[in-house]
Amino acid sequence: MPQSGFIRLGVNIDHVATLRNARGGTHPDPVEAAKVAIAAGADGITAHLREDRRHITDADMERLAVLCEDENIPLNMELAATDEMVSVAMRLKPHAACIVPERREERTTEGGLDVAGQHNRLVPIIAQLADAGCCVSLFIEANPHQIEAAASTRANVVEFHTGAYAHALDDGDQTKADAILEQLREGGRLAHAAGLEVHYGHGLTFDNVAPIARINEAKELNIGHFIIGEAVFLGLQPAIERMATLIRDARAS
Ligand SMILES: CC(=O)[C@@H](O)[C@H](O)COP(=O)(O)O
Ligand SMILES: NCC(=O)COP(=O)(O)O
Repeated sequence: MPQSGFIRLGVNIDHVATLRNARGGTHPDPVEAAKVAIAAGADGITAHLREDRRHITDADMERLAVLCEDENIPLNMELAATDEMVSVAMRLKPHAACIVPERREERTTEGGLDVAGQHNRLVPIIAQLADAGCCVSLFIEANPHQIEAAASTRANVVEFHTGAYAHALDDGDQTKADAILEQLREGGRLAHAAGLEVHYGHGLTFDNVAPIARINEAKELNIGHFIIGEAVFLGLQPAIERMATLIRDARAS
């Protein structure tokens, strides 16, 4: 059955900064990439200011905040729940603040935030960001305990980590991918029923995005690494346009 409702594409430009930082200097500039993404029809820009600044820097985040304000497009700032990161978010006041788990030695964001286990620590941070006017999002696994814990905070959104689904498909394990997809669907239903807006992201590609885009409760997908990689072959604007078309077509099918 075709899914009703528009679904937003947030383009994560972190890995433009990874490429820039490989040589130092200013090229390629993630803020220029954000401008191309906006021109290509991105519905939002996502950027993760990591504690180790391995890709996006404080100066990038400041310039992205100015650009998104000028272009009237939502900026989704991903951040660890640390005093330092919260103070950056409080100063820049992005449209959305997405709290993610971070381990310094990890290659990428390997799992969801443990909202249930860190509830007492996270509640005041979420409240602080919400009081500053940010739409607060929690990047979690599609696990009923985590959803219940997220719903008992002032968070507005949960973004479900789709990395395990993407990895299962990469490994050719369709049975495992189907099982994880079902958890992601059930998570969407539970979170929506609990009053949370539902987003998905991590590891999404041209080949694996359609089943996620078809999830009825999905309101936004955040996609970065694959789009930036594919931009090497197609160009950034065509890569974003193709992803947007695949999402729209999946939604309509
Ligand atoms: C939370 C998340 O999934 C994003 O942060 C994204 O993956 C880009 O950042 P990293 O690749 O540094 O994790
Ligand atoms: N929150 C997920 C995100 O912003 C992009 O993740 P990825 O596509 O870079 O894996």
